[in-house]
Amino acid sequence: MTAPEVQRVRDQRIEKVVPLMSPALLHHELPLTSELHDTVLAGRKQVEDVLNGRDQRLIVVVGPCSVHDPVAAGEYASLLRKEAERLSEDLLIVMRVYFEKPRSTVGWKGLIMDPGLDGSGDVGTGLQIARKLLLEVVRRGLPVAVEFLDPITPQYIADTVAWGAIGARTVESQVHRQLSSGLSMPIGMKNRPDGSVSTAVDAIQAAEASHVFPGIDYSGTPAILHTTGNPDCHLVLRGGGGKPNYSAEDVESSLALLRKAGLPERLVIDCSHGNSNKDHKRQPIVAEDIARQMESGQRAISGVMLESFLEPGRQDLGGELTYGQSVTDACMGWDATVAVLERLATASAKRRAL
Ligand SMILES: O=C[C@H](O)[C@H](O)COP(=O)(O)O
Ligand SMILES: C=C(OP(=O)(O)O)C(=O)O
Repeated sequence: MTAPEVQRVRDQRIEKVVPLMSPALLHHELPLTSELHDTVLAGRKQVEDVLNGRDQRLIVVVGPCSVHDPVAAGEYASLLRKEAERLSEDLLIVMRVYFEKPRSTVGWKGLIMDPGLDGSGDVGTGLQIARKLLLEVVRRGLPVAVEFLDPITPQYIADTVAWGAIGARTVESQVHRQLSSGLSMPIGMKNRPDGSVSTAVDAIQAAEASHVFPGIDYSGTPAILHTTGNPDCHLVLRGGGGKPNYSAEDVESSLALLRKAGLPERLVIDCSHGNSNKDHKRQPIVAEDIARQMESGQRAISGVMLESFLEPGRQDLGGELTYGQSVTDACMGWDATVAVLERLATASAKRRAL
């Protein structure tokens, strides 16, 4: 094809192409030192041990719906670190450090995609800020949780992560199931936004298998990735279709689906999203129900997810921002979070003693 012809067929809706550093270069700038490497591995091992019943504690994935201000997220991490230590006999606390937001239609897509919070989309800077904060959280000794949304970004940050999620909006996607089959940490598969749990069970089965698919390698070069399959994927109940799904009956029916599929009977329950109708004040009510199920001997509940930040509620981007308050879904404030963590720790201790 001649140059003018190419110009008429190729990239007709690409406005601008901006080079992006390779994962290797970002890792060179912001390395995971051997000490941090050991912390990540220890975190992953503890999560795996809880999921596989070798550790009787409860995993609690807790933190902001999204990170938009690394300073506030760092302050949150230092408070959470103290709680993680204080409650470590009963809870394995993992911090939500979520940089990628899946949107129902449009909206801010998280700090990696848009660190300027203004649609300017400086992904390179977003990845730098994200990796720096992830290393800081690991340095504090907290295992890190993220949602994996974009199939390219894991090469830049996944080495810091102890627990990953595939969200409700992407759990049916083959791309995300393949990605999960090659990720190095346990992955929680959320039920679909319409409430379908069987889709997440299918995702667990798909990610358990090995796959071959195109991606990028550590150097940023396009590559064919051959995965081994991920044996540590599990279900996350987040409610949906206008209904919660955290009750004892919902847990039993979800476990029946896992049993039917020949999968381990274990799950995590998200107190937020469809389970709270996105009302942060409802998260403690959901957590209380889960605590009671645990105290009645329900051992299949391996973990709980909470959306929490320094300040309660949420705010819209655009104006003057309140420090420490979510710009995506409403979060519990810090005091309410501590009360819920204490309640879950009591339930975990009681369940262990049964
Ligand atoms: O967790 C955050 C939100 O629930 C998710 O990103 C979807 O948000 P939206 O429905 O407001 O787009
Ligand atoms: C987007 C999230 O959840 P879900 O996929 O359940 O909506 C989240 O946990 O941030």
